[in-house]
Amino acid sequence: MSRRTSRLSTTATPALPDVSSHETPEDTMSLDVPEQLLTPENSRSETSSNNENASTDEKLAGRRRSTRVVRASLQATESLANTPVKNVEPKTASSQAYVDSLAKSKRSRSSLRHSIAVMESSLRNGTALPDVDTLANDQSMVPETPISNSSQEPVSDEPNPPLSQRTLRQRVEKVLGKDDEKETPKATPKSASRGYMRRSTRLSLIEKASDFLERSSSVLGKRQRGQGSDNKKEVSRRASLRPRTLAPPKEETPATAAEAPQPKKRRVSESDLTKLQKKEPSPPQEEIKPATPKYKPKRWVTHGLYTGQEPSDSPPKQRQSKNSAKTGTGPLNRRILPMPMFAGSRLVKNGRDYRLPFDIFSPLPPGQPKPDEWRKTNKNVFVGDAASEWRANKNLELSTCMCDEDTGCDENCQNRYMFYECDSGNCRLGPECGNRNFSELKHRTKAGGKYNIGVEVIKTSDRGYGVRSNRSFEPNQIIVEYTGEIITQFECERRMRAVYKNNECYYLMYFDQNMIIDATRGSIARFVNHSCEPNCRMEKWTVAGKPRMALFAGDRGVMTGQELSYDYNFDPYSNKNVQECRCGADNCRGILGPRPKDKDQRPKVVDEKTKNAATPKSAKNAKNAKTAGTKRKLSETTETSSAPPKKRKLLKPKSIKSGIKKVIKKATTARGKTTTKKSVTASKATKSTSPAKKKSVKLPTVKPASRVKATVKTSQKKTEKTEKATPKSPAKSTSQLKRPSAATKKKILALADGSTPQPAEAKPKKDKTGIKRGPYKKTLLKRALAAQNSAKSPAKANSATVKSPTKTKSPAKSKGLGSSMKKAAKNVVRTVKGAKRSA
Ligand SMILES: C[S@@+](CC[C@H](N)C(=O)[O-])C[C@H]1O[C@@H](n2cnc3c(N)ncnc32)[C@H](O)[C@@H]1O
Repeated sequence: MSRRTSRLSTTATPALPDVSSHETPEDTMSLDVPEQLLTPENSRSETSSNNENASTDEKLAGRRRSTRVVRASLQATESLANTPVKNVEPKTASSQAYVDSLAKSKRSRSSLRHSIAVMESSLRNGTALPDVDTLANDQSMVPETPISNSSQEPVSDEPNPPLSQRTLRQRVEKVLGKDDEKETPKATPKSASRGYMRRSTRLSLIEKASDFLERSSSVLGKRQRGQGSDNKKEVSRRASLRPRTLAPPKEETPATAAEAPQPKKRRVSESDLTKLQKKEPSPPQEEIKPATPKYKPKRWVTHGLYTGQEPSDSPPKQRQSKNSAKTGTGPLNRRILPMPMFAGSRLVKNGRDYRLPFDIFSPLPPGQPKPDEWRKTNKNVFVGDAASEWRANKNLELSTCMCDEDTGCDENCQNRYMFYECDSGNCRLGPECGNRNFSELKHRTKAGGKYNIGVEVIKTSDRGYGVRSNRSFEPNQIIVEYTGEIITQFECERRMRAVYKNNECYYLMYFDQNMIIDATRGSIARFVNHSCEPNCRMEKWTVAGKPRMALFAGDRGVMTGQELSYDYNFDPYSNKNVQECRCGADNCRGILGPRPKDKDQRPKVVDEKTKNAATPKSAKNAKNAKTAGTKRKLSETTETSSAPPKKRKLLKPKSIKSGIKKVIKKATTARGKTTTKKSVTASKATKSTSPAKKKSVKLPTVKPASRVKATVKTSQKKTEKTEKATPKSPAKSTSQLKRPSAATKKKILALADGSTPQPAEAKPKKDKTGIKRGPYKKTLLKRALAAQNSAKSPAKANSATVKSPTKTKSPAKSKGLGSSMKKAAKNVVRTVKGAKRSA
């Protein structure tokens, strides 16, 4: 785009004789009117102007006016304003005439404006003004706006006023302004009346236009209309009517810009502003703009003083959903704002224990050694024949819980009791179910992170590696699953012989159906050490029909940072394999497992086990004991022999006592009762002796049953034999009960009298348990029974075939039995005596 200079020459105009007479050609005023550069904005202004011309909207017509203001102001210069008006006047005069002619040609206001534009261009270019007819023809080019249509009115044909020192535009505006003058008292009556009519019409047009303009959003338009409608002076000041000469050039050279006074700022409409902003992405604004501070996204700490110990006044509940909501697993569960300040008073009053987070109070020392030969797997993997064997022997165990939503699957849940995990298949409860430990563990593991996983390996000072908690665990909450390779016993033995023969630690645990979990390649649970006072327990559960083992928190729960432990409870089988226990508990047994051949310690251990077995919870422990013991047993026994470990029977001393008591009680109460009842009692008594076998106590047996050797010996082999024999005894003892012979009867009577001493009475021997064993074959019970029989029905008693014991002794002398036994025997004797007397 080139800058064009329009030269306004006043020399060669024939219609300006005065000017030529006054001024020489040298004096010719030549003004370099720098035209506006055709910037995109300007070009748009042109375009929009054209468009506006094409538009039929009155608003646009009004806006067009403002566009033209721009154009006019851009085309003027200050120098032009300073030019003596006289010089221009001749030309202006001709223009004036032209204007008048135009006015006469009854053109509308818009056509007049068009004509002005044409004149202006002709002035600039120095060309002759077109004829009015030509202009009239040009009018065809002017779009018919409402204004132009409504302006087709006769124009005043008043004589040309004398030329004044006004610009062409001012002159034109004067013509227009005259139209605006509604009430001009100076007007002649005729012209006034005409003008009034005309003016009034035009005025209405202008008013209409101004109304439209008032509605327009342009600030400039509003201002102008507001002023223009008031009086003529104001109208003359309107920007649209300002002489172009006064309008500053839009673009100037830097020098000109510096010298020239600050051009009056153009009023800019909002739309223009947005355009400008789009065009010029003002860099200084960006510089000034203060840098917005970048806030780091808030990160919630997942562990702290009270991690996993959300405050609650309610007692701990079994329901998993409630517990999990209470304990929370991090920031996600914190849906409410923290408690208000005064809520702390409750804490002060009630107090609450806490522990420092594990990584603060007990951080792992730097350079913590890591277990080398640990291949990790978090799933059970069947190896070799294990899978097929397991499938073949698989029992389809089905269990459906009957819990309802109110209770959830709490500790009374049938599935829970049987160590069956609830799922959608066997439990109709959804999230309310509290018996989905393994599924909870799965979610935790999936979430990841130290807190969710909850455990980590540590190196202990004297027990190799161990495991500690990274968080607190609720009582009975699942902690970690014990996983590894599931192998058959055969495979286990092979490994023990070939692979692990030099190992110090074995990670073998009895699992299910004679399968073994070998956690040499397994989960972190394999590092959990033994303790005689453990805080966890190992449990076997059936999950979706498959057995799985996991470590659960004990009844006291687990605090953050504690080392996890459970009772291995194994039987070493051999003294060689006994390991020293370094658990440090007050009640430490001293070895890993029960002390062998320790009379004081052993029953104690047995007592603990049986005590635990009495309650459902301890039933779990009993189960643990089995699994844990098997694990240890495997690891220990296979060191010495490759033979499969033998199952050790747990002895139940409690049952012995109760069995004896039962018998005695029945025997005592049997006084005066029928024979049938007695015989039943006898049979029961015989039966009841079977549990006592486990106590390694030889209990008296009824002769008919004596065919069956119901003796219990301390050695395991004999116990097994007895086990085989025992089932037959009760049936036989009842059905083959014979009546005592006459001789026996005699002896019993004599015994009852206490007169006849028993011949060749041998001294009772003490057995290993310390109980004196009588050399008799017939027990006290049998004798008592026989005595009772004879007392009740002597005839029958006589015919009874109760075999007399080869070696008998007075019941009173049988010191080895308990006092209750003695009493019972005495009672029996008394009964017999009484019966005899009455007879
Ligand atoms: C299954 S591993 C336990 C992890 C083992 N500490 C490690 O470093 O891999 C069992 C072995 O740990 C040791 N152990 C576990 N508990 C123990 C305790 N209370 N006292 C002494 N040694 C123990 C014994 O050597 C035992 O054979």
